[in-house]
Amino acid sequence: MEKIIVRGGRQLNGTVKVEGAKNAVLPVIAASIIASEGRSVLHEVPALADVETMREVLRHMNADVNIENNTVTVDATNTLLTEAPFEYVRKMRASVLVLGPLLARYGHAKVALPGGCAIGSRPIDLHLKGFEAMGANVHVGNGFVEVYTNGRLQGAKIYLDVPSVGATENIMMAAAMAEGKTIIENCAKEPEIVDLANYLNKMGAKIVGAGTETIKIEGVNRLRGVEHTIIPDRVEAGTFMVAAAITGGNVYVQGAVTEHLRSLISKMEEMGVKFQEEEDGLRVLGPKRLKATDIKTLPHPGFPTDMQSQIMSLMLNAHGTSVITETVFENRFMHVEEFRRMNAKLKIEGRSVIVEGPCELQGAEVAATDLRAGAALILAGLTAEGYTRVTELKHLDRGYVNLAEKLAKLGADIERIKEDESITTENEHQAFNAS
Ligand SMILES: CC(=O)N[C@H]1[C@@H](OP(=O)(O)OP(=O)(O)OC[C@H]2O[C@@H](n3ccc(=O)[nH]c3=O)[C@H](O)[C@@H]2O)O[C@H](CO)[C@@H](O)[C@@H]1O
Ligand SMILES: C=C(OP(=O)(O)O)C(=O)O
Repeated sequence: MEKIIVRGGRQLNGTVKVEGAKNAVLPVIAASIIASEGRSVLHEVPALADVETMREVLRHMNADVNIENNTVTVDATNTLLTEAPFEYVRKMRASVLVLGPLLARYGHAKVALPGGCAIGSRPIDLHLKGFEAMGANVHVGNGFVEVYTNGRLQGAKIYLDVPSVGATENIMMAAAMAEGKTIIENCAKEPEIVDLANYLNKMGAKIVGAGTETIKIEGVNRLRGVEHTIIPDRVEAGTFMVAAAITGGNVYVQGAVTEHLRSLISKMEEMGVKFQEEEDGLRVLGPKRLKATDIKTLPHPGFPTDMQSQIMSLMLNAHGTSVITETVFENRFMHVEEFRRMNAKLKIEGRSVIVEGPCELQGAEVAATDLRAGAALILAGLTAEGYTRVTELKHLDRGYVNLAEKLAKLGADIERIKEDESITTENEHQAFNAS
């Protein structure tokens, strides 16, 4: 088992470059299987475990997927299998995003039901409601969901009860080749939705309104593979922004897109952090003294739930009482217990966490309960006294490429080791002292 060991107290300085967005690349790779002609060449693809899982899903279905450095080539011109088994969906819920493309191209898709995960129950009822509105039959049984249609999907007007990112993506992909016009109301407005729509439009789709609350799609007969560059990862960028702020550092986050990060920037400004927009990124200047603030997570352009645990690390270091309320997922506070192991003063009240800062954080052995929790524990470790050892790195690797190495380059005292390389804290001391 691997773990990341961080010793707090170092200020971060320098430049870090943001990778392509996980939450953009997964739907884009899934969408690439709609193309019955031509290959898709995708650039700025991050080397994440989730990308590898998506490749396995596509390969299982008989598509050719080639990864070279940060470029992924997908050739889906073979006849594809229309099933994704549990072994993939279990590893990564985003596997359900093949439902829309398969339904569009073959009129059939069968995918294992994803079930809940560490952050909530995460049903896919809205995805299925959308497919049904387009004339598909939905059958759920034996741990699978099967969607099929006799003939072509029909364009429809679909209202989403909540602006689900995945449902918007799945319905948009299915509607791209439906007969007639589909209108998705109260849809998600995340930048990753816009990236997917741009990719589909390059493939020949006719989609307008992505990034607003109503998307209109005029179905076309076929889509072809094209070249596309994935947008920068706003959550990875946000994680480095917090790393700079928490250590009172000066970090240039190259590739950070201000437009995608407005809510985070504005909340961090309230906490005393300064930002300078530069040519192709954002400079973050951490203050001497962080101030407490209140935050509520919301769908975009509100404060992103995927930054909730990282901003909680910042609150732990801020002066005063902060309240953070999670409204997107019902159970995304697993990291609170881990923070407590680090001497954090936190109280859960319903869907809110009350943080009494600044906390005198102490290094401890803590587990990454989900990928963002993993990042948040590392961030807290940057200011804790002594050594913080973060385990369960498989979660972290789903969404971050070389996080420890990148933080080390910025000056953090951090390394990733195999368990047997360091068994006791004493060994860790020696390892650090020798370096
Ligand atoms: C791969 C990817 O892009 N993952 C992101 C995506 O997940 P994902 O697409 O799964 O998240 P959704 O936007 O669908 O979920 C938002 C809320 O809607 C609920 N819901 C969703 C679908 C549905 O059919 N029924 C339903 O009730 C969910 O339980 C949740 O409470 O958006 C989330 C919210 O920004 C992010 O945290 C994830 O990082
Ligand atoms: C919750 C996340 O991802 P996923 O939807 O892939 O689980 C995330 O990226 O924080």
